[in-house]
Amino acid sequence: MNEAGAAPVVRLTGVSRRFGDRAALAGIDLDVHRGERVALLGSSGAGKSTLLSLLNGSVRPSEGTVELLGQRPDQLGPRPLRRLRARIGTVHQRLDLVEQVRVAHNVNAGRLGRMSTPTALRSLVWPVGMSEVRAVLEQVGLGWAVHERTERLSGGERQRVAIARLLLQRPELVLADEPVSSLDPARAAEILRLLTQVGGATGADAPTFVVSLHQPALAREHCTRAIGLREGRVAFDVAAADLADHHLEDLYVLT
Ligand SMILES: Nc1ncnc2c1ncn2[C@@H]1O[C@H](COP(=O)(O)OP(=O)(O)OP(=O)(O)O)[C@@H](O)[C@H]1O
Repeated sequence: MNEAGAAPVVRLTGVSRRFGDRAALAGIDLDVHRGERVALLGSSGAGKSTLLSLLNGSVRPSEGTVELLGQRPDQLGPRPLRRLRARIGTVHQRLDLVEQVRVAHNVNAGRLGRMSTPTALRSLVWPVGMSEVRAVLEQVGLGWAVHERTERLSGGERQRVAIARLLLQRPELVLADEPVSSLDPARAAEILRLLTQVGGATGADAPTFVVSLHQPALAREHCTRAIGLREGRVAFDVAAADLADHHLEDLYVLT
């Protein structure tokens, strides 16, 4: 039920998430459809990271239901949950790369979730399908780095390795938590351009993309929809092209 025009890729119904006494999110109803590129905006602590964690199944709601790619993560056993999560790709600010191994191994990790256990274990020693690993590294401008040790790369290059890993994973849902907050404007635009290419397809097969950002201009340029979060609630949900100053003023007022 997840072809184009069918079930949404993401459906949150009456979702709240508390940490102790603190409500990180409250009363969230949200559908995201295939091919949408959604920017999440909001000040620090507004709930963006918590929402992204709900969308990759790593955090469960305190109330309400979360459906991802037509399935409810809270109703899945460990193996089906692993299969579901293999269809969702997440880039965190901290990148989650293993620094001491060669770049090829980090990139290859993108598809371990789709492999049988013996193949996955074999490929930890020597990645299978090196031509695909090379191809995605070429795509992010790192064709030369396939055998480099990851720790020798610069911060920007490491970020591209994380994107190459995602390109190999070919997820249906791509989530990125402030992927460009520490980058200069030109590099930020380039990283967002690469991220929106993950999955490579257009039309019915286009991946769905949700990114938290602090730069409205990037949201307008790279996304189709902009959602503002304020104190754990949706403050606005508009077409990215309609994002206006008054939306942002409401979001970033200090309380
Ligand atoms: N694991 C946790 N334990 C306790 N409190 C948490 C946890 N995760 C988030 N929170 C709290 O939930 C609220 C929302 O945090 P969240 O990280 O989702 O915000 P954010 O919009 O991503 O902020 P930032 O832009 O600073 O990353 C904050 O008050 C935060 O302290």
